[in-house]
Amino acid sequence: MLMVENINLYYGASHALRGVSLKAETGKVTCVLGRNGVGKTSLMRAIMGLQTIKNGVVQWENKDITTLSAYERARTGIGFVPQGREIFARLTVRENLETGFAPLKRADRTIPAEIFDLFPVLADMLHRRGGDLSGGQQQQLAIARALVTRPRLLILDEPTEGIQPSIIKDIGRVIRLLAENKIAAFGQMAIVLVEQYFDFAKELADCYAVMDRGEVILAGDIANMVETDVRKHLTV
Ligand SMILES: Nc1ncnc2c1ncn2[C@@H]1O[C@H](COP(=O)(O)OP(=O)(O)OP(=O)(O)O)[C@@H](O)[C@H]1O
Repeated sequence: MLMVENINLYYGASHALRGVSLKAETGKVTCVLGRNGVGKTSLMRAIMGLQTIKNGVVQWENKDITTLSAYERARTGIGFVPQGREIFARLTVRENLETGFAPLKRADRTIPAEIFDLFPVLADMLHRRGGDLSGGQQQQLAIARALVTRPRLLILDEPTEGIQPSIIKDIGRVIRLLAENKIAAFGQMAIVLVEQYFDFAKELADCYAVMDRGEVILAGDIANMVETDVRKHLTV
């Protein structure tokens, strides 16, 4: 279980996260919703250790990881799919996947074959450069690269942004398969998914948290969610 407790984050004088708490359980998809600029990416980067927080606690599998570097957090089993994908344009698809080896022990440095079952297009394009892939293919590569690290917590920051509907569907299917522990190469995972699109989130998520102006203002199980309340905080 991931437990974020009472995080505050500043960019200079700007208070971007205001006492934010979030829980994400193993075997479940927890969706973080909210408009542009409310702090979703800041929260994900704070969880991953890519952004310094002023105070608060990040706890993962009952350990306080607040002071660990991003690299050390990756070694505790946290995989990150950043907003904008951050694919290395000049490296091949295989080389991009191999960048996921960094936090692994030498013996574990293999690309699980199941990755190509989940994303067959990556097998076809293994020797092509990352920069030659379409946006949707790059997104699949970014997810695959995070999976190479065999995460037990997978954080995805807006994986559907700017992607065509057929690939959005594929990505949704993969997220569900991972959450339900249906892929042999990977164990049970907790998944945190940042989304702006309510319908995609609703279909996939078990739990949700809605952010507005640096705060989590609604959270709970999807089953008990009041859709109109949530939508109020998403429409511009
Ligand atoms: N590096 C930074 N320096 C200064 N301000 C920043 C920085 N990164 C983000 N911000 C500001 O912090 C606030 C939260 O941004 P953040 O990117 O976390 O929001 P978001 O909900 O992820 O938005 P989006 O959906 O556009 O990614 C915004 O007002 C943004 O302008």
